[in-house]
Amino acid sequence: MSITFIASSKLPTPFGVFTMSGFEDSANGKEHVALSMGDVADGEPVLARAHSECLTGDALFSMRCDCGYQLEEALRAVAEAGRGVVLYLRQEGRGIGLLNKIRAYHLQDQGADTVEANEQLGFGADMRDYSMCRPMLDHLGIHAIRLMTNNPRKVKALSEAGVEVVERVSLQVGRNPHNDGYLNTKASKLGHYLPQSANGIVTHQDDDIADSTGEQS
Ligand SMILES: Nc1nc2c(ncn2[C@@H]2O[C@H](COP(=O)(O)OP(=O)(O)OP(=O)(O)O)[C@@H](O)[C@H]2O)c(=O)[nH]1
Ligand SMILES: [Zn+2]
Repeated sequence: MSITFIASSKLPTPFGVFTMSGFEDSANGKEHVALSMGDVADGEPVLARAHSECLTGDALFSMRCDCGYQLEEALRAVAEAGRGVVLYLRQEGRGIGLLNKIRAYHLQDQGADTVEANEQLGFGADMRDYSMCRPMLDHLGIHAIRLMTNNPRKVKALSEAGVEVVERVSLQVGRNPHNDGYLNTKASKLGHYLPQSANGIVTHQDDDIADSTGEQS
């Protein structure tokens, strides 16, 4: 993995003015972005989100997933704290790409769940790679984070990449009738920490790191 910092600029948003830093992965041409705010290089743990691209949720207002809601909440939380970072990672569709995600959605429209659809297309349930995060954070002077996520695999992947995750901060927003089944599948098949739904999904507890959610059982 070869990540190169390219340029930075201001990015005004409804939540506040972020610094946008652009990075290129020369191995595959992917362009990743970090939106940061405040003094993130002071050595204290930084409120952070590693957000995987979801064109449909992040830009097209899709209610099939929770991505857009999570992105908005993460940016708002960073702005309210006055300090933090959102890494926007270009690994659409859990790494299978936009067009394959649309193929997967087509299968889901016919009854498959999100994991089954990936598998029917010949992909793993989650093809993502988080190795770009460490060099992006290093560039910003960030070495310890409070990670906003419900995904235990993401915590593990970042930790294994050498990022110190001192706390997992729950990011449960945007549940609606269109994504209820999707969120239940994430909890039951992918291990996400999400609350019990009407379908009786059992949530999991992560004992390894501090957890700020409180509501998990
Ligand atoms: N293949 C596939 N990808 C999806 C689907 N729904 C959302 N995605 C992608 O999944 C990624 C987001 O992953 P999620 O599983 O929603 O959440 P997460 O990042 O694992 O966990 P959080 O940090 O809690 O958000 C984005 O890249 C989306 O484009 C789907 O049905 N199939
Ligand atoms: Zn999404």
